[in-house]
Parts: sequence; C-alpha cells; structure tokens
Amino acid sequence: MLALHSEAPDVLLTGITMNSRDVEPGDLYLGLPGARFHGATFAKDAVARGAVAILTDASGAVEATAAGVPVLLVTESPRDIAGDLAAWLYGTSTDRPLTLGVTGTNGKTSTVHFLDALLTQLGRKTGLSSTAERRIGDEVVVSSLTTPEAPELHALLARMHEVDVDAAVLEVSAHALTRHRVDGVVFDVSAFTNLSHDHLDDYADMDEYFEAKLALFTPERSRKAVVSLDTPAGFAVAERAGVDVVTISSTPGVASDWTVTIDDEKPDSTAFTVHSERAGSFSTRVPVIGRHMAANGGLAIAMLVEAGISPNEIRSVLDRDGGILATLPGRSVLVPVVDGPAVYVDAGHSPDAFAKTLESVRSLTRGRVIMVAGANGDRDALKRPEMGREAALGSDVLIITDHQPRSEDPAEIRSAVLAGAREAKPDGDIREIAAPELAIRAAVAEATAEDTILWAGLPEKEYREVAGVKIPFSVLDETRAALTEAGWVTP
Ligand SMILES: CC(=O)N[C@H]1[C@@H](OP(=O)(O)OP(=O)(O)OC[C@H]2O[C@@H](n3ccc(=O)[nH]c3=O)[C@H](O)[C@@H]2O)O[C@H](CO)[C@@H](O)[C@@H]1O[C@H](C)C(=O)N[C@@H](C)C(=O)N[C@H](CCC(=O)O)C(=O)O
Ligand SMILES: Nc1ncnc2c1ncn2[C@@H]1O[C@H](COP(=O)(O)OP(=O)(O)OP(=O)(O)O)[C@@H](O)[C@H]1O
Repeated sequence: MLALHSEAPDVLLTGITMNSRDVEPGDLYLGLPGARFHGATFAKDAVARGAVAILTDASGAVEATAAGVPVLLVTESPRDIAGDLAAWLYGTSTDRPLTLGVTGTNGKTSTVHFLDALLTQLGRKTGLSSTAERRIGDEVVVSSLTTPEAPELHALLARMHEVDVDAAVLEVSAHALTRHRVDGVVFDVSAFTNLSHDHLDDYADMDEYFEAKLALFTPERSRKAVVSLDTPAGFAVAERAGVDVVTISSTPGVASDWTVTIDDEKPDSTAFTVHSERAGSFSTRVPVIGRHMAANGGLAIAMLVEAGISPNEIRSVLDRDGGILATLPGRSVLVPVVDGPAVYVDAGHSPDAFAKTLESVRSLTRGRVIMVAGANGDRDALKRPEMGREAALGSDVLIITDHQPRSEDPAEIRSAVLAGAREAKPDGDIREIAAPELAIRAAVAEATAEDTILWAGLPEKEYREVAGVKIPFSVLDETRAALTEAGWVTP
C-alpha cells in the first residue's frame, strides 16, 4: 500500500501533522483529500515551515513531489493509516497516560469535565480534550474540533506523557470515529452516554449515526466500556460491543451493573447515589441541575472505578469535598440574581437536550418556565422542528430567536423551529424575536421572582457566527445586562 515516490534520502521524522499551518520543523506532512481542498495543495507551505517528508495519495502526488522532499504514496485511503502512523511515531501505543474516552449524543463534555474534576480532586494530573477546552495539565491548547485529528491527538497524548500527566480524558465525537481521528488509540475505559436525534446532516439516518458511535467499542479502540442504558441505543451497544461491558442506568427499574438514583434537586446542584455491588455506594452531588447531569456524574465515577482506581479513595475524596467540584462551561449555568427569577443558560442544541434541561428546570420552578431558544445554521435541519416541539411542550412562554445562522438565512431557521413549536402547542404563548439581545430582554421583562428563565442552544462563546462573520457576543454577559437593566441585582 505504501510506495516511495522519489529517490529518498534518509530523513529523521520528529512529528506528524495533517495541517500545513501547524507544521513544525522535522514533521511528516500528510497531504490528504478533504471536502474543500486536497491537502497536497499546501505541500510547498508545509515544506517552507520545515516538513521533511510528505505522505499523500495518487491525486496529490504531483503537487507533493514538486515540494522537493521525499514523498510517500498511499494508494488507498491515506486517512486510514494516519492514526497508526502517528501512534508509531509518537510511541503512544505504550507511552501514554491512563486514557478515558466518552461518546454519545449528549453529556460527553459534561462527563469528561466531571472526570477531570474528580481526578484532580484525587490528586492526579490530568489532560483534557472537549468541545469547550483542550488542556495538558495547566497548559491550555487551542482547539477547534471536539476531537482533534489523529496526528494532533497522538501528539497531545505524547506531550501529556512527557509532562507526567496521569490521566487523559477525551470527548469522542461520532465524526471522530467516522473520520479515523481516534485510530491508534486504545482507550483504557470508554463510555457511551446516550443516543438521540442529532447530526442527520452528516449521517443518512439514526442507524448510521448509531453505527458510527458503536465503532468506539471494539478491541482496536477500547479495553473496557461503561455503557449507559438510559436510551434504547445503550442496550444495543451493550449487546454488540466487542469489548467487556459494564452497564449503568439512571432509569428506575432498569437492571444494570451500576445504578444512579437521585437524592435531591436544588437550583445549583443535584445530589445522587451511584451504586454497584462490587464497589458499594457513593452518595455525592454535581454542582449543576438535572437528573441527566447526575447520570453523567455517576458515569464518571463508574468509569474511574472500572479503570482501577480504589472505590474507597474516590468515596473519601467525594466526602471530603462535598461532591464533584467541576465547572461546566456553558452547561446549565446558573446566573446569580438576588431575590429574582432563576436564570440558566445552557449550550444544549438537540431535542433531547432541550427536553432534559426543561424537565429539571420545571421540577425546580414554582412559577412559569420562560424559554429563549434557537437553532444553529449549517447543521442538521431536521432537528429544528423537534427542538421547537420540545421547547414548546416544556415551557410556559417560548421566545424563538437567532443563534448561529452561519451561512443560512436566519428567518428560515426560526420558521422551522416555530413550526414545530406551534404544531405541538397551537394555543401556546410562542413568540418570535429575531435579535437575541431583544429576546432575552423580553424574557426578563416577563419574569417574576417565582419564574425561571432558560436560554438554551447557544454555546458559551465570545461570538455568534452570522453570514460567515463572527460577531462578538456573550450569552452570559447579555443575560446579566438584561437582568441589570430590568432592575434585578446580579452579583
Ligand atoms: C467534516 C469534517 O469533519 N471536516 C473536517 C476536515 O475537513 P476536510 O477533510 O474536508 O478538510 P479540508 O478543509 O477540505 O482540507 C483538506 C486538508 O487540507 C489541510 N489544509 C487545509 C488548509 C490549509 O491551509 N492547510 C492544510 O493543511 C486540512 O488540514 C485537511 O487535512 O478536516 C478539517 C481539518 O482538520 C476540519 O477543520 C474539518 O472540520 C470541519 C470544520 C467541521 O465542521 N467538522 C465538524 C463536523 C466536526 O468534526 N464536529 C465534531 C463534533 C460534533 C459534535 O458532537 O457536536 C468534532 O469532533 O469537532
Ligand atoms: N445525559 C444527558 N442526557 C440528555 N441530555 C444531556 C445529558 N447531559 C447533558 N445533556 C444536555 O446536552 C447539553 C450538552 O451537554 P454536553 O456538552 O455535556 O454534551 P456533548 O455530548 O458534549 O454535546 P456537544 O459536544 O454537542 O456540545 C447540556 O447542556 C444538556 O442540555
């Protein structure tokens, strides 16, 4: 499959990358075909930055050869070997920290942040890769994709090993599995959270999306798996996984190795007990609302026990600290208001995420639930009416607004969400306010101290992408400003 394309002198490779902009001197540059470009187009740039060899396919051969360094030709799909090549070059098959991975439609980011917090509480040095953040110990690494491309991922693990990171916690997206980004990584423990409607722009149907996730649970990718039975897909993963599986459930009445039961729900935390026959009970809390978040916290604890960390050590740290001390970026963030409405912002952008967060908000609200919601452009359009439906069914007042239209017409996105909402609740109080800064102000104007406002669907970023342009915008700052202008005190 591999062929040397030029009269190649010996070269010493010290790194590997598939992005010309990230090339370091001594790197092997992978010039791979993509949706927009062929990576070989950037071969000369890569060499100018210090690439000492190029790997490409037949269609990239001419441009790669013109760059003047040895070229390796891969006749079939070169992406398929990138992970193994990177693992070999960086030695990450053996020299890497304890590696934990989480996949599923929702709860990946939350679970890896719970894992990271708990490991830190246990005195372990951690590395983390999530949608929200990428970090090696205290060193922050810039991230764009949820799961980095294989060469970047292996470099990350190698660097973690170099600086004595004890455990790496990684979010594994379906795209990462489909696109070979985690190839060459064998997770010590991997986990499955749930499966619900999302990403049907990238996958033909839910079956294909499920198969993408299932690929994590093979001996090439995982040693052991903790699988949540909270959605029907969990049962199918447990049945079809090619590795040892232990199951966990937060659904009453479902038999599983680990169970999560809710003990208490507060506006700023959820107390729960996670139990297994072998490890006993852990009664603790997560600093965020929702039974689903307790399920994620229980999953994190179960993963650490299954990874071999002593249950008693975990129990004593949880008791000492009063729970898992995580800060979840943008996930059900409580905006403090003195004697006012409870206000949350949540990054959830799928029908099930809306439903779960609304359910927990409802159980904590004496008055009305006022929701500000929107959907993003250039992503699965089929889920928009379903998001509208869940939003309408779970709230008393629903304000549909613009989030990140990206290249799409925002009015069309709103109208799809509105259609689902109005169909589900024809007599509901459902409004359309395009500008998000006005939508949150309308929600605040409506709210009494007994009510809860939930603004869901926008990540905690410093911008919104509109017509391809990133406009400065902070969902948290905007919410605080709206509350202050309305006379509420926000400490
Ligand atoms: C569908 C998909 O995943 N596409 C990713 C993919 O694009 P591509 O292979 O089509 O690449 P391309 O842009 O045509 O470029 C071809 C090649 O030239 C290289 N290049 C390109 C330009 C340049 O100046 N130099 C250079 O070397 C690129 O690195 C690439 O290897 O490789 C690019 C480089 O790594 C990624 O930026 C791009 O992610 C796009 C932006 C994306 O939106 N991905 C989403 C769908 C995604 O992966 N999301 C999941 C999370 C989903 C979730 O759970 O919410 C994720 O893990 O992030
Ligand atoms: N276990 C769960 N079940 C259902 N919904 C959940 C669960 N955990 C979190 N959510 C909802 O999904 C939203 C996103 O959570 P999180 O960021 O942890 O998921 P994710 O899988 O990383 O998603 P993404 O990478 O697409 O942001 C949360 O803000 C919450 O609304």
